Amino acid sequence: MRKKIVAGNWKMNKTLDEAKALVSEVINMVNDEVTGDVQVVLCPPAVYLTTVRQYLSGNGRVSLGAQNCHEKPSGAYTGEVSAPMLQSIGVPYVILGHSERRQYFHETNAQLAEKINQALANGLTPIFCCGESLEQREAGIHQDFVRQQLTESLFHLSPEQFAHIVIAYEPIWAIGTGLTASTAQAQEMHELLRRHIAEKYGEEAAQNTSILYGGSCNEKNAPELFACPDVDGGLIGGASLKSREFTNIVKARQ
Ligand SMILES: O=C(CO)COP(=O)(O)O
Repeated sequence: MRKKIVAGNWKMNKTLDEAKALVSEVINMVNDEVTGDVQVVLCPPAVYLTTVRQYLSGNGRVSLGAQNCHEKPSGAYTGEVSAPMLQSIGVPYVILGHSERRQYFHETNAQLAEKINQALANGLTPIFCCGESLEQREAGIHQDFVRQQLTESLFHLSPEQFAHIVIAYEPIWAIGTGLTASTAQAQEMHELLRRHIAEKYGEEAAQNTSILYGGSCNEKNAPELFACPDVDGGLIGGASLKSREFTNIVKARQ
């Protein structure tokens, strides 16, 4: 079933004390101020997942996500975190294919297909990121590029598996730049993504897939972005590091 989701991707930010302060502030504000049926997902650095989980325990509205997992279940991969590890500490969501992982760690669509399989096999809900660069948009190939990301990383899944996927459209040129996609640009791409899903898995599956927008989303632009019919929520970077602003974004989606 299509859910409203606002996820905060903390990326590589916060010390332990800062992380504790942020999660407790977000929980208090969300509990006090959010009444709608939006699912909040906090995605702290892996080293804080267990601590943040303790703060969230028993809170149905605020859930937990990792920022990545390895495509293998275990082995000699120094520094990596596996999907079974995430499952074993009670993490329900995992961001996969973020453009920063693709850029700095050279993750490919084929590798991401394996990560998706690994996440699903361990009961995790992937938040699969896609999105084009400015050069690709200016060259007019952004739609083909994003379709290829879906095709090569997700469309091998069975309909039953695909039902567990959340998608985040994050145009690279909008991430951390202060340049947000216009509502027209966001809606166009979200509608396109839903059409691709419909072609592959049918209209019902497309209507049931949550598609989030990410890229310089903040408390000012969130209301208009979330008003787009095919935008189901947001994947928030910088603005998720500030409890007041993040909660305001959540309230814009409830
Ligand atoms: O990359 C993002 C979320 O995953 C978006 O980052 P910003 O909100 O900082 O642009």
